[in-house]
Amino acid sequence: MIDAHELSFSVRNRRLLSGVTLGLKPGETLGLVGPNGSGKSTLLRLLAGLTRPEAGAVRLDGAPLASLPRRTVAQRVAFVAQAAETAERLTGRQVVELGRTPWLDALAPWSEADESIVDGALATVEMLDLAERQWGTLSGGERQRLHIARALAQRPDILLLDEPTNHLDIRHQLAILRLVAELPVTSVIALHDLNQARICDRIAVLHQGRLVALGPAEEVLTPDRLRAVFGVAARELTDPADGSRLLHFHAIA
Ligand SMILES: Nc1ncnc2c1ncn2[C@@H]1O[C@H](COP(=O)(O)OP(=O)(O)OP(=O)(O)O)[C@@H](O)[C@H]1O
Repeated sequence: MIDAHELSFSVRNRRLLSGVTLGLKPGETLGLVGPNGSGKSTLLRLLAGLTRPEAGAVRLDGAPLASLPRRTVAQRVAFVAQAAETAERLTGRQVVELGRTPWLDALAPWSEADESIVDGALATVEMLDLAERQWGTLSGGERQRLHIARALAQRPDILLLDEPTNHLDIRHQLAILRLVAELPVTSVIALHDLNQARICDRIAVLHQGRLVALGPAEEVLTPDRLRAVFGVAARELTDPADGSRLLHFHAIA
């Protein structure tokens, strides 16, 4: 399993993350929340092995990520970036096929099994019908769903998603969150919608580059903490239809 041990990271003498220690539980969905600039993307990029920590380590089953072959990491960890760029000349399906790259080599060329994994990933995000379209002709939400399909096609056991509901209409937002929560993989998902984050098994709160809370939503997303971290007043309401809790926010005057 993946864990962060005392991670710190700076850019040009500016500390973006300080001493973050975070262990993931197999199969859990961890929601990563925090104000703009609190370090969510920075932490996800470190967990994905795309940047190296200045101090501390990300470990996969106890081995520092930096000590593992890139291909091994790519077979286990998939990352859906916030504003991922993709070559314009590809079709939607070709973008998803890229997810199979870590599994292919001269001894294991493209096969029907890869084809059916790609079909399955496209079906999961409801993009089979648009799969042959050129990337440049697809909407922001359609591209986002294809990026998620590419990560699924990678068949990782750890899935890292940076605001994956960006660009999605409300139905697809709920569908993607439900999908991630139900996938039999360990996921870390950066989210801005704190009510949507309640679907996660645990919530990690980042504030000014530090991990300030970690636990179930009802313990972590309290009005006092939301005031301290986000600078807003929050009230908890109960949906009379099903008794579920939700947060209602107000600006602090
Ligand atoms: N290469 C860089 N050079 C300088 N500052 C950077 C660099 N990368 C990130 N930062 C800064 O680090 C801080 C943390 O950025 P990060 O993207 O991790 O935050 P975030 O929590 O994901 O924010 P958001 O919610 O806005 O997406 C921000 O203040 C950002 O401006």
